Amino acid sequence: MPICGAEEEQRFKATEMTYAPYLLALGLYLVLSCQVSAAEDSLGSPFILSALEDAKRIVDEAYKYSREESLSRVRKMSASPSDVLRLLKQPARDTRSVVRAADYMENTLRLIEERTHHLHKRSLNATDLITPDELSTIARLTGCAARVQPPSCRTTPQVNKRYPRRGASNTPLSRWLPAEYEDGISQPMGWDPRKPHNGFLLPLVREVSNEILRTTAVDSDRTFTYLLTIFGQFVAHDMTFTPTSPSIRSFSNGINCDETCDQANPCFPIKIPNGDPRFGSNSNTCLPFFRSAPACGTGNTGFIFGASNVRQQINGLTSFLDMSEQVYSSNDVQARELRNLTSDEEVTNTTGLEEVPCFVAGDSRVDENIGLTSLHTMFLREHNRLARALRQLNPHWSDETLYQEARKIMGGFLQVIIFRDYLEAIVGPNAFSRHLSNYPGYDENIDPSISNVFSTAAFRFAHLAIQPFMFRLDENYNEHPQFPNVMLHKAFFTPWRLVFEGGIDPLIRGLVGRPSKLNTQDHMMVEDIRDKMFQFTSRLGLDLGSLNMQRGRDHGIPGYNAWRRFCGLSEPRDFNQLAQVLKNPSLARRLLQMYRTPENIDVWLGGVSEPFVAGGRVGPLFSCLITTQFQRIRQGDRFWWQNEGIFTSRQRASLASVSFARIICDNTGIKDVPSHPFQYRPRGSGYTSCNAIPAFDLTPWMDTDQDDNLIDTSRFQVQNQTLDQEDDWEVQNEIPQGSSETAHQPPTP
Ligand code: HEM
Ligand SMILES: [Ca+2]
Repeated sequence: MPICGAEEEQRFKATEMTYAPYLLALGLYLVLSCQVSAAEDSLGSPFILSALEDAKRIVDEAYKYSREESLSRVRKMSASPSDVLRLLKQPARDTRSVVRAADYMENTLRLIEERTHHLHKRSLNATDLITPDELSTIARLTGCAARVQPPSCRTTPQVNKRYPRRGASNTPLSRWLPAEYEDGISQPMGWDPRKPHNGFLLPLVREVSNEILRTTAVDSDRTFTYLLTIFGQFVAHDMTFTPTSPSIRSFSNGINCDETCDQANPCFPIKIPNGDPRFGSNSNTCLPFFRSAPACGTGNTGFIFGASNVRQQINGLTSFLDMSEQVYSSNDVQARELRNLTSDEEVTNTTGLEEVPCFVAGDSRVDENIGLTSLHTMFLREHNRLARALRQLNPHWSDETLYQEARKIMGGFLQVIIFRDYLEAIVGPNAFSRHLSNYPGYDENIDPSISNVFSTAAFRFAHLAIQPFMFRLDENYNEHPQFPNVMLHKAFFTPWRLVFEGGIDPLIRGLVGRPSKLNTQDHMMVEDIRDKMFQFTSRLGLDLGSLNMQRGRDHGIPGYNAWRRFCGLSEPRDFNQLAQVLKNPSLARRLLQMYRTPENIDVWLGGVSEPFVAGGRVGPLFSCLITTQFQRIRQGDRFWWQNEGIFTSRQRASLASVSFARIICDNTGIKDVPSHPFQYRPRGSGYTSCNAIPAFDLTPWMDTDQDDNLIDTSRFQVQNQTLDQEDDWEVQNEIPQGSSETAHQPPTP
């Protein structure tokens, strides 16, 4: 069917289906691969075509090798932490086609360059040697052209005609400041360890992590619950997903990134400093690191597609707050799968061991930790609850209409909760009241796409608010006697804990009944993620702090002071000024011992080192960057819940009073909750009985046929079909609610 390029349109678009259940299934994990569809008719010269063919073969073989290698390790139960990270950052479906097209393009140009260099015995850029026509042939045959040309929007109304792809999935992350690469085009800062920047060498990221982030003690937040942190992760997963290439080995020399300290794209290993507290003096060790995939046609010398061609990274998600990923998926095929999956489609178990398949949602990271999986499950149930309630109100509605209306309400819920309850606690009341409290209306000139610095640095602030446990509580909000708190490193990718250890209720109680970790300058990142991330066996775990900084360098993100300047903040130049900004001379001294100049401080680290703004949970720099991003995704979203013509005024009034507490009550067996679940209060100070929390008022969605009670959703739909043949009430593979707290023996993870 024709899709208007911008997957963003998924939100209210009907899809062609043989049947269209309006309920969602929490389905089973399926591994699919997509083929890039390249037109095979070409006019290009034989030289270029042969480079293209060879590039495709190299890329396809590398993908195949990587896939077989990964699967075999998973089957042998010997997946390493870096295998897990790679799976987490694997592109799927459409995103995979985009990444593959970019890999084809990059390798074709690399081969042309190598081969012409061989002929001419001097260095030439591939793009200087080929004509614009040949370049467009390559772009077309690799599938890259389709990714940069504007989509043809015949079917979907209301598209931003000027910038139809802005905010859509599988488009590049935007830049608020120009990228800074070591070679000006694509090499990360620190690629050449002997090259000075602003007069000084960059420290190893792991060294910085050891010196600044390391802590064994944890301060707890007195004001905010752990929900603030894990809901933040849930929100992040609606906004940004930066894929790596599926290949685990370098295209140019076949080096396997897992097994080497050598640098060759996409391998950019994290070097371990001498005397590392974990690795000792074995300085030949590295933590594997895979560079994020380049966007089509970027990161090559010369000019392609008429623009300067610095390496950019891809956002696989819609930037809008639309629950696109957590519940629905912004991919057409997957959205359909999520609606159709039944327990018949079980994954084949070839290991002979008892297995619990992973849960699948729109976002591939749903299983990353069991607190997050619980939130996914709860919101998915809310969709189903709404769809059922709407059907009671409007028995004549088709499945399609029920699904679309429930989905639209869910998007409204998310937007209201983020702007009413969440953001102020993060950016502080000052920035919030100045920039985020009043809705200024839709503006098609505002670019709503996610910026690289937001995804790579600013919104990773909450990695320092992660507790070393996932809390699990009983009906009285005491530690669960049967299923006690779990160490975080034993709560990664363990969906079986939800199935066999009491369902989601103990975990949701843990989120609303226990505090977040407080990020303080003395106690920054817990060891579960700084040393043991994704560690399942005795193999060494990963370091999320190092990953964040290495990722920033991989993406060419400018340093700390450049961003302070961007935000109109002071730029500390020396020790005294830095000590003043950080309000902490000891931290300033330790930072400068490594970086020598504040200019070079990795922006994620600089940001999380700042003391909080009043009433917030980030410093001034991240308050500015996070505020700016949320402003843009609200103002540049023509489906924003407050925008005219999206909901009726009665519907808007209903949405404005949505209660997070009530969503918990409606979708779990929990009987009493804090009425403001982000605010930490011990239970002794009085939680509210679910009976006392008003239900969400759905009456404005009653289709009375006589007034303008409802917005006509058909104008958001490509086709309005009557698809009521199948009355699919039962949701498959759901975790039973509340009463499911029965013990089973978990399989060995
Ligand atoms: C147990 C909790 C969490 C774990 C284990 C975790 C782990 C990770 C990992 C492994 C990455 C990819 C690192 C890389 O290679 O670049 C990542 C990225 C990220 N994380 Fe977290 N995270 C957690 C919680 C959070 C929270 C609470 C937030 C925000 C409130 C957050 C925001 C982000 C963002 C924005 C990214 C970049 C996503 C992308 O564009 O791909 N994370 N996280
Ligand atoms: Ca989204």
